[in-house]
Amino acid sequence: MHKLVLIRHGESTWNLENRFTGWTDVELTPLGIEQARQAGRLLKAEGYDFDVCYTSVLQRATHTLWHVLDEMDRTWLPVVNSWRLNERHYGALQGLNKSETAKQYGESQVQVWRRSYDTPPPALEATDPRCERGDIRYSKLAPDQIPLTECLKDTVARVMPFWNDALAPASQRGKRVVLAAHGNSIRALVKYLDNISDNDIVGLNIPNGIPLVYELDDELKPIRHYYLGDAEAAAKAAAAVAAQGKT
Ligand SMILES: O=C(O)[C@@H](CO)OP(=O)(O)O
Repeated sequence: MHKLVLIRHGESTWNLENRFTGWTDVELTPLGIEQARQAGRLLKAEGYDFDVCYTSVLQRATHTLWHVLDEMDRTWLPVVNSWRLNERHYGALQGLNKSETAKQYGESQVQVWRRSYDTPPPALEATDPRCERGDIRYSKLAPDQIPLTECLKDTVARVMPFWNDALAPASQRGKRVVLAAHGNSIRALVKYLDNISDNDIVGLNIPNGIPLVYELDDELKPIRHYYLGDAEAAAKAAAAVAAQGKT
């Protein structure tokens, strides 16, 4: 049996301000740091340990991983950063307040932009100062690999090569894997792992900073999954994420 631990980053400054974030590289808040440290304490107390760690190239996820590892006395573990684990790109919505956007366009439109499987938000212009194409961390990518917007289907398409090339082989070799990423890149992985339909994935929300444990069989098929710690608190936190697009 293999165990895979997925952690969405702790609260970010734009989570606190209820802004669409996507590839914008915002920091953790003090609460976000505490959530990450609490996740590390919980993992340690429950006897978890890891061999290899994966995260995105965005600091809210990277710092979450660092705080987790610091609490576990494991800051020396190898860490692989990949843009493929970045948050879903939110296009021209990046930076806008979610509830103001719902007031302007309606809650159902915002729900489509936030959660539909195959309808992306309006795209950024490549000339928009928010566009990440000039960012040095993506300099090895072809311009069209750097999205101007993404629906979850697009995120699945860029996360899956990372599952196939890195995460799955590491797990299969018996490595204990922890991954710190983002609400929608984790939704993409969970959709694949649990074979969730395009319709049902709309209802799945991932809370900040709570370790989500997948137990996998030898073929890496899920046996079961659960949030570590207080299950009711995790469900409440997921419901609060769902409600962020209300007016
Ligand atoms: O803004 C974002 O990038 C994501 C995660 O914070 O938000 P949502 O839950 O609306 O997809």
